[in-house]
Amino acid sequence: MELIVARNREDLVKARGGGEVALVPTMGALHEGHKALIRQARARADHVVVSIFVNPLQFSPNEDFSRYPRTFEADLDACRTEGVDVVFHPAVEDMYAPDRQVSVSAGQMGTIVEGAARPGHFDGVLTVVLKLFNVVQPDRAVFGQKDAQQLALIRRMVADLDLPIEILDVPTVREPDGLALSSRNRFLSDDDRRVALALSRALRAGAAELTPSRIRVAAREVLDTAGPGLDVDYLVLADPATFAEVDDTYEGMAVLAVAAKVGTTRLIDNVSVTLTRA
Ligand SMILES: Nc1ncnc2c1ncn2[C@@H]1O[C@H](COP(=O)(O)OP(=O)(O)OP(=O)(O)O)[C@@H](O)[C@H]1O
Ligand SMILES: CC(C)(CO)[C@@H](O)C(=O)[O-]
Ligand code: BAL
Repeated sequence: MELIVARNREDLVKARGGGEVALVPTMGALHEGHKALIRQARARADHVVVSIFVNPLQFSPNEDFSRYPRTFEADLDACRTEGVDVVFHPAVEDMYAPDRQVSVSAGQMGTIVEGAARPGHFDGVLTVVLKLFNVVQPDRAVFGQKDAQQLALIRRMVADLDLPIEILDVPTVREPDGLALSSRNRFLSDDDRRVALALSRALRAGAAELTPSRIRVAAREVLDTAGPGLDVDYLVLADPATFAEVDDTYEGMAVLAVAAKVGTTRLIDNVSVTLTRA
């Protein structure tokens, strides 16, 4: 089947096809992480729709919206190779009417951790994801664990707004040396890239410990000794469903999440840890 490119909602509705549909929302500049999401989508549905849309609503004015990588032709090749059925690639004006008023609020959970560093970011993410859900009407949608708070908020939105969509998640795909794949990695110089490895190293050091306080100390030590060039935004050990910081009595799965600026590029990463009380 030939890949169909739909540039507005009318084209998308025509192209969507019957059977079960899985949606993979992306901002393009596709890499192996995105391909892992697409493969999961293909395994779980008859038709796969990949959206490629750099969403202005989730960037604040001082962020990197204009320099965000846009590699549409290469993205189409990747989608063809991966057997995607439809690429939805709307223009900003097709997604957002100039007089629009209504949007989704991510609530208190959207204001902590990554949301504290990027005010309004998660409102913008949930608004575009809900719109994509409404246009595509998928049975399932696939997201990466790399954006762990985003994933938790999307699950929250699906529950709170009774959306009839199953959310699937995929583990973070990494370079052999541990760096999580990200579209923004292309902005790292060789020196930046070496410094950036401190993120995954810190998470591994933390995950090797057993208690919340030791996990935080071990991870922080790696970040503190990474040298100049690493500007840590946050390191948190949080409940993966709420992103509230866990205390020493917490048991079960937690997420150790980090965000840092390396040179001019801001990166995030996380790992899961299981906490049991001694
Ligand atoms: N390394 C990865 N492994 C698995 N999934 C990933 C990875 N990187 C991104 N994703 C997922 O791909 C989807 C689209 O993400 P996005 O297009 O923002 O890519 P990205 O590489 O995270 O870009 P950036 O972090 O630079 O914005 C999200 O669900 C995200 O969690
Ligand atoms: C989910 C998403 C495509 C919404 O713009 C974006 O936040 C992303 O790429 O993770
Ligand atoms: N993957 C999250 C998209 C963003 O950084 O805006």
